[in-house]
Amino acid sequence: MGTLNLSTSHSPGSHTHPNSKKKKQLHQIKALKLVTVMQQNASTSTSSLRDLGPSGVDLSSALFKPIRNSVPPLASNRCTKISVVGVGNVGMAIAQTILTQDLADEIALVDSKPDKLRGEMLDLQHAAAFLPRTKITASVDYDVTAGSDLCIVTAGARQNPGESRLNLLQRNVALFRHIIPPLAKASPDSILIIVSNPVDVLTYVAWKLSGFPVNRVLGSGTNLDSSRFRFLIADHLDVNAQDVQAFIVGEHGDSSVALWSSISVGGIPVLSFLEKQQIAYEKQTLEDIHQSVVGSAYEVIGLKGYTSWAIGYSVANLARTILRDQRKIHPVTVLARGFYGVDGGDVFLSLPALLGRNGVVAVTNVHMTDEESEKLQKSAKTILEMQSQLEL
Ligand SMILES: NC(=O)C1=CN([C@@H]2O[C@H](COP(=O)(O)OP(=O)(O)OC[C@H]3O[C@@H](n4cnc5c(N)ncnc54)[C@H](O)[C@@H]3O)[C@@H](O)[C@H]2O)C=CC1
Ligand SMILES: CC(=O)C(=O)O
Repeated sequence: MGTLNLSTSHSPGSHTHPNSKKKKQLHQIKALKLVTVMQQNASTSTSSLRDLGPSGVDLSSALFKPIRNSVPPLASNRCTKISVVGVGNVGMAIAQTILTQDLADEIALVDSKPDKLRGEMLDLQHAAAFLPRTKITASVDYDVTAGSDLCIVTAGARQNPGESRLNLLQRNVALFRHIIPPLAKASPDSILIIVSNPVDVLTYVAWKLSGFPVNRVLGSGTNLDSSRFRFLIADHLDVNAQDVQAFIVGEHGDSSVALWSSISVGGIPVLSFLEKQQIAYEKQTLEDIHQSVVGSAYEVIGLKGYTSWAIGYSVANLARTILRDQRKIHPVTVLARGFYGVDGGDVFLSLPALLGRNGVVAVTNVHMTDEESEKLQKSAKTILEMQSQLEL
């Protein structure tokens, strides 16, 4: 087997005959080709100097001299690892946002399509010179995800233009039976974030299939819808969306509920302020804004075929809150039974939840009008009906 030894071929002061130099170059090219083939065959790989010396020379030890008496890192200095299952539009938008925001030391990618998977891994690795150092691995085998702090599941069918998220249920439940058990086995202490649709029912499915405690299984839920809501209100008022506090709760989908009674802009509780000041507002305008939120995904899917960037930022934002123990409040899919009058079964839907390093810490006791809580209970019923079709 050929050995690539750059240090010998470029050693200063070595006088070699032009023919033997040529032979050496040919030898190097052969070795390089061999390395490329080896890398292509490997199911998991990251490129490193060590890989360039397949049968002998460790180039790292030729380039660097270890310091004396060093001790291995403490167990508490371990790296942060995030796994992303599904490297389609959504998985890759999430992975690349996590990468650019420096949220992990290692990102492991899993998909059922090996070529697509390796292509995506290499494409991200090739940006190494412009990004914080992050190890990127990929495999069709869940062993690559072992020891993850956070596992994000985006694998599965997506909506065709005009199709409801709920239509995807049976197809994606079948996939989850193959995805969740090995994922949970490889990282038994991790937190699971479900993104695949219909996200609320699939979060329930993931909870059942993983056997994880309920605080460690959540869905991206209406974190995205609430961002769309905040964007539309901010656009209406010509202010920064980050100054708008507003929640969409319930199903991530058609039966979602806009909590108008609790929105505030720059600390001003908007509706009660208008009422106190006797300033009239059109209820229809509020309804239209909510309908725009509900229609957002349909519109984007109709235009570009899928949604990706906003969900990428939404999930990276959740990853930051959890892994950095930010204890921020996000509207995400959680077990809602017993909150706000939701009953009838173990239904998962979005409520404003306090998130930290242990996952879901608590559900926020936000004010809701009777009308809002009735709509929330109706949304819960829609999801429970879907759940009742499943045998888990
Ligand atoms: N919760 C949310 O807010 C959002 C959810 N979504 C959902 O995310 C999901 C993914 O959407 P896209 O990335 O656009 O779809 P996509 O078709 O681009 O990617 C799906 C990926 O899943 C992979 N996959 C399929 N079966 C698999 C298996 N058994 N194991 C591992 N990987 C498997 C496919 O090979 C593909 O790479 C859909 O269900 C979509 O509805 C999309 C946007 C927002
Ligand atoms: C596809 C989807 O669920 C969304 O963009 O909201």
